[in-house]
Order: sequence, then structure tokens, then C-alpha cells
Amino acid sequence: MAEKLEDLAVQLFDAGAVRLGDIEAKVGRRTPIYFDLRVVVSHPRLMMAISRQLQTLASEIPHDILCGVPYAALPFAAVMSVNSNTPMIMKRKETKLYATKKILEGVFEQNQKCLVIEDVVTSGGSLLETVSTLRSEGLKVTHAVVVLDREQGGVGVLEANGVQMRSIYTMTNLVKILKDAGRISDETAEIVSDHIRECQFGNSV
Ligand SMILES: O=C(O)c1cc(=O)[nH]c(=O)n1[C@@H]1O[C@H](COP(=O)(O)O)[C@@H](O)[C@H]1O
Repeated sequence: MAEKLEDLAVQLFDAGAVRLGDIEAKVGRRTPIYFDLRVVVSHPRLMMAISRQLQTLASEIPHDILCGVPYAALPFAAVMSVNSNTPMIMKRKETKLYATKKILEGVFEQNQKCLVIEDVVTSGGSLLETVSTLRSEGLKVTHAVVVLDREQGGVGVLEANGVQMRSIYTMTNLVKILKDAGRISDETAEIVSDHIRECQFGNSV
């Protein structure tokens, strides 16, 4: 099932994955557009389509194991794992306080190559937090595949920390697709591109 990226973006919009307005994002940041991929769990066909696109990006990157950034990317990592018969591990948000006291669930070996999966990258902070845990547990992390690069500096931050990122969409091409499909107005597209230009993150994340 080869899905065109344009059709997939419009289906995501129609499923409610794109919110417009003055929206509060992570740590109190405000944004005129918010991409909410958590809705995709209610749309198995979209879940499959996105996971396949991520899998296409992943297929060019050598890796032994997958890990999704909690929580939004976990379902994508799980579908990719099953489809490609690649083992996955899960990072907990907090270390388990009883029994195993683990931060990573699943089986892995030291120096295995772990590919990180993420839904949205803005500053790159959330992804880096997961990378740091994986590395401290002995895994090698050099690449990540993500659904949307908001083009706000995350790629540079990740690169500076030894992580190459590939994305299905950038904010620029997502907005263009939605504008061409009549889902967002020229005015909204302009507001978004001004916001992205003005709201950039550096290496201090
Ligand atoms: O808060 C955000 O910047 C954000 C914007 C957006 O469009 N969609 C979205 O999901 N986010 C959240 O922000 C995180 C990425 O922000 P960074 O950690 O700054 O890269 C994602 O994991 C989401 O929790």
C-alpha cells in the first residue's frame, strides 16, 4: 500500500491531527499550529500508513533495535517492530520504583544500534532526553526517524549531539500540502511560516 504523502497529510488533517489557533505547546510555548499525532491511535489505517512511511526512512539506516520516544511515538515504534520483525524496547517516563527498577523495558545488548522514533521535533529536547537514557544504558544511537520536523532548530541540536534525523514531513511542506488542498488559508500559512522563522531553538536545549 503506497500512500502519497499529500493524501496522508490531508487525511491526518481531516482526522483532527492538526490544530490551528493560539495553542499552548510544551513548557508553555505558544504556537499557531499544533500537530497532534495522538489521535492516530483511533485510526488504524492512518497508523499503518505513517508507520510504513517511517519504515521507509528507517530502511536506509542500519539498526538492531527500535525505541519510540514516550508516549506519542510508542504505537508507531510497535507497528514498525511487528512489520519489520525488528525488536523494540520501551523507555519508561520514570524509572520503575519496585521489582525490576528499570528505565528500559525489553531485551537488549550493549552496543546494539538503536533507532529512535519520534512524532514531532521542535527543539529536539524530548528526543535528546530519550537518546541520553539509551546511551547511558549502553546502546549506540546515531539516527532518529520522525513524522514532522517543525524546522525550529531541532535538526541542528540533534546533529550537535551526534544524532542524524530524517522526517516524513517538514512544517514547510506540510503547510504547503494543506494549503494546496484547501484545508488551511493563505493567511494561516503565512502566520505559521512567520512563527517558524521567529521561534528558533539553539543548542542550549
Ligand atoms: O510542544 C511542541 O512543540 C509540539 C508541537 C507540535 O506541533 N506537536 C507536538 O506534539 N509537540 C510536542 O512537543 C514535543 C517536541 O518538542 P521538543 O521536545 O521541543 O522537540 C513533542 O514530543 C510533543 O510532545
